[in-house]
Amino acid sequence: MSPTSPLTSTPTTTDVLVLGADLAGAGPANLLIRDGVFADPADARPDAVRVDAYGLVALPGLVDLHTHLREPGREDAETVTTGTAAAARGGYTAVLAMANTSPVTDTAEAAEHLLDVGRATGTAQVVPIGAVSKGLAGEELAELGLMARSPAQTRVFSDDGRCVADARLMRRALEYVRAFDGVIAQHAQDPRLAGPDACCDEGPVSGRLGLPGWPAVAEAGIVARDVGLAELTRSRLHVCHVSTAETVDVLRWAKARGIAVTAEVTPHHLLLTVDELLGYDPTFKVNPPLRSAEDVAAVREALTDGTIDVVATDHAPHARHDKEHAFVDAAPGMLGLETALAVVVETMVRPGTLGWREVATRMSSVPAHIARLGGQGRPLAVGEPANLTLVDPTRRATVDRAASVSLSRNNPWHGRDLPDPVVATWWAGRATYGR
Ligand SMILES: NC(=O)N[C@@H](CC(=O)O)C(=O)O
Ligand SMILES: [Zn+2]
Ligand SMILES: [Zn+2]
Repeated sequence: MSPTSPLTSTPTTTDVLVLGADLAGAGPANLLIRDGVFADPADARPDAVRVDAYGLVALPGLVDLHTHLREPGREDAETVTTGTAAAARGGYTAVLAMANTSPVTDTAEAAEHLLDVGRATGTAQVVPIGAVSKGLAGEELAELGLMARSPAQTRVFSDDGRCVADARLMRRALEYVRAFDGVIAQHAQDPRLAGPDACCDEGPVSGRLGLPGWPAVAEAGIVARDVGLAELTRSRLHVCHVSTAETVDVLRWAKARGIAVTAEVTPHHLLLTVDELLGYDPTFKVNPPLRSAEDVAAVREALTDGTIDVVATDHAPHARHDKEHAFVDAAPGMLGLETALAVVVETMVRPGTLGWREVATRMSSVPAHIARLGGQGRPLAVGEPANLTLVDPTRRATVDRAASVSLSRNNPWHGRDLPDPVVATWWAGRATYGR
């Protein structure tokens, strides 16, 4: 950053004038950050801190629909402080925090508590996701209405980590959240077809490695059922971490029918395949598992044509002692916040499949809209909250897991040459990351 690093030298009351950045593919312009919002650059005071952004791209602050923060309960793996630092490092200004903490976010008090911790210690907006069922047990609905009416204003509900397997409970959850325009985010995994041991895409590799198989139909079957329930209830369904070509086919059919379904893909499912498992390294154990090259091609195509709406990280930090086991016994999940944009640039932008405007929609405005989150994912325009990510489209680096600001080290990109796009992040006008 030149001439001055805004992170180290700028009190929030000072004007920051960002010069010459390409506004999400719309061409170069100046941006003025004042009092937390964008103001007219022509009004910049002479003492404004000037940031030379010629050659850089300006994106609206990224919004992650799917983050695991591990606070409360597993602060040895991640905290709100470290998880939101990773978010800011990755260009994010908001994260939706999954409910599978300890205790589970299944009450209004728990959601409000997390909201308060986020406000006190976060360097990005922390938006609590509410559990669908009490204790994620899949039996009784959690306090959906109370969470929605609480200061957390919960709109996204998920038992992520577990599937809402009971069709009747899923139907009731969809019916319930319709009243306040909520959405049920489903972790699609039929537990009768892919149980707790399932850890490898079911196919030639699972047979060769002797690992319990996780068949594609265990995902696509639940999604087929759930889009039917969304149609029946005229309510909103969101499908977490789509990993298979079969699921893409179901989503395409459901969208053509006008069903209110949205879907996400993770960076790892956009780039990595089941072949990563050949070394039995538990870093590559994740749920749903890494799939075939054909599945990777299908989810990329679906993200391009809008069948998959957004990229979400499923940032899932795990302490070393939960990962350092035989593959079948290790905890599933991998880090994602710091490297998500890098992987999207590598897989979608560099090949020319997505432009910066589409990156802004798929990683900022659409996720904010799915979560009904005001003040995030907004255009880079005068009067809007100054949520901004500056991106260098050409820079590359070798990922080093030791350099992460996350508390955990389960980084599947360690040692890999990838784009290193994020230069600086501002959340509501406050510099939250800069290099
Ligand atoms: N993705 C994972 O492998 N793990 C997630 C849970 C989940 O997203 O299902 C976690 O909480 O660790
Ligand atoms: Zn999940
Ligand atoms: Zn998850």
